[in-house]
Amino acid sequence: MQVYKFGGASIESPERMQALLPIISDAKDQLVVVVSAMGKTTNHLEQIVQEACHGDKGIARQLVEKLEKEHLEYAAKVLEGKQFEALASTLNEYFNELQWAVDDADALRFDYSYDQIVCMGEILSTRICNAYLQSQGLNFEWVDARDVIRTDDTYRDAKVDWAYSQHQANDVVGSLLHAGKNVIIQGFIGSTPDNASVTLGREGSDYTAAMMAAMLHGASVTIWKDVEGLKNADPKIFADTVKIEAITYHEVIEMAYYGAQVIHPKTIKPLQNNGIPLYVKCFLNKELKGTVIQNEVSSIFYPPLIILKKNQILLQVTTRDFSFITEDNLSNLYSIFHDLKIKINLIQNAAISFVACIDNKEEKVHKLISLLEKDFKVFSNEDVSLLTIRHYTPETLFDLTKGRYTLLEQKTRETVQVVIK
Ligand SMILES: Nc1ncnc2c1ncn2[C@@H]1O[C@H](COP(=O)(O)OP(=O)(O)O)[C@@H](O)[C@H]1O
Ligand SMILES: N[C@@H](CC(=O)OP(=O)(O)O)C(=O)O
Repeated sequence: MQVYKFGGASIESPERMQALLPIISDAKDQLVVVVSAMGKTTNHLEQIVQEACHGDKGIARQLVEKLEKEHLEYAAKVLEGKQFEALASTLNEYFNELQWAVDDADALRFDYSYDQIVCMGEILSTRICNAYLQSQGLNFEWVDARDVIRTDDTYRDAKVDWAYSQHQANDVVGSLLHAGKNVIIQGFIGSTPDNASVTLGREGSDYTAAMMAAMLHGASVTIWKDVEGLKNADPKIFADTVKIEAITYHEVIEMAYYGAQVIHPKTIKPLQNNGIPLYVKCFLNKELKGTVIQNEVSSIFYPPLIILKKNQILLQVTTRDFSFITEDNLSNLYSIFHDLKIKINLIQNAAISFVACIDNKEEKVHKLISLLEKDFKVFSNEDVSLLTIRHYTPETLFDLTKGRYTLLEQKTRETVQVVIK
């Protein structure tokens, strides 16, 4: 069995979904196909959550109607007649559920409400994709990921109960594979022991693909993208990027952790732990060779790998009483970040101050600063970016920071990180 993962871009239009047919039908093995929401649907659902919780429920309901119209128009382009009618009636039930989730949404339990609404993007896209593949004579069965991926109730960033999910994967998906079927399942979503829907964190469908392969002993995972493979930098931001033929899990987990928005950071561990290769290939031209990510690669010469993480904030935290930033203060500081679930992207400490670069998520940063200010003086620098270069050369560092103001720089033998404005 192989796992194929199709992201939002690969199904953003009916034409794109239809163009996946040869990719899927030419697969050599049985498939578990993991699919994300269509195009920018997740962002649209996020707007609905905002309106439902903090704005106007009437507007939220209108946005749901707009989304329903768009999904039905999409479905009408890939299916016709009775097949379309059957699908339209299934979609209609989900849109009713979505309207109930909007009615039920509440600012006091925002994260819970978010997940009940946002999970629908993947349910809808997989229903359409499954109906389309079946209409083309492919032997596919639709599975609800909420019957497979069991998590805790950390809404919007749910932690997977691996043992339970493994059991469910074998029971639900494994038995279908055993019966000779291919399976289509949603990325990014799961459910709690109380059967509430959860999401695994934005862009989490790659992680679902890795889990499916690990739990079902897949031979490989292929993530189909709009790029020819993994490149040394985001081609949408940097000119003259180069494609990488083969790269280790270690390099990619570092790239993803530093913020490369091409593979979700949680994807690598289940694959590395089970020795499952990850391919990044182009859905626009399946003949292109793409990139393989695995334990070892024959040529270990990498170009500089460049990752630019925008919308960062640099916080300088200083003790009020001139006490050193040693064990007690560090432990206090780390526990504040831990309690708010804030990941620090870069850290540096001096005698009486501690500097941290974090994602500038307004609500969390606000809470963080007010907690820190109880014991420390806090100075912040907004609108900064974190540039990471692995396998850097002095020339690349110079070129990429030319004309920018550097607020902080850290170097190891392999990696340089700079906070720039
Ligand atoms: N190092 C990189 N190599 C290739 N693509 C990258 C890299 N970093 C960022 N990207 C971006 O990732 C995009 C594809 O990912 P994404 O849009 O998230 O796809 P999907 O949502 O369909 O999975 C590319 O168009 C490219 O701009
Ligand atoms: N639809 C979700 C999950 C996901 O992984 O999407 P994509 O594969 O399009 O990045 C999101 O946009 O966050």
